[in-house]
Amino acid sequence: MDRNLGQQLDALWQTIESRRGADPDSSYTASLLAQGAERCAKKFGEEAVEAAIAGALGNKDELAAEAADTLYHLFVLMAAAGVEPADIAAKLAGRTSQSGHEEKASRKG
Ligand SMILES: N=c1c2ncn([C@@H]3O[C@H](COP(=O)(O)OP(=O)(O)OP(=O)(O)O)[C@@H](O)[C@H]3O)c2ncn1[C@@H]1O[C@H](COP(=O)(O)O)[C@@H](O)[C@H]1O
Repeated sequence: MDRNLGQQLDALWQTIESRRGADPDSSYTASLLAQGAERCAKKFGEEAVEAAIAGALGNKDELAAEAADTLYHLFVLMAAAGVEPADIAAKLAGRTSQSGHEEKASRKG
């Protein structure tokens, strides 16, 4: 993992949070947040599908670009829905002691 990616994601989250209540005409983030979580979720879904298609077709450059779009839109959705990066970190931390198969089985109850 590129060490800079964590710092870039942190800065991106701060930027998105700073756009709350900003002018939607000058900030794309503000325009999305003003439209609510449902609109943000739709944009996230679109970008995720575009990333999936790029990955399935083996287009590395396109996948990298769509992954960046997807991460941005995931963060906007999180901001709209009231979920913070720390909430994701807590979920990930809780999974480090078990395999992916075990984690999946534990979700089935
Ligand atoms: N990382 C991003 C980022 N990634 C993607 N996008 C935008 O997400 C949109 C998605 O692409 P689409 O083709 O779906 O766009 P579209 O059809 O114009 O969008 P819709 O009309 O459907 O909403 C594009 O307008 C991209 O510019 C982003 N917009 C902003 N950021 C970051 O957020 C910061 C703040 O941006 P503003 O809020 O605009 O100041 C920027 O400096 C960037 O760091």
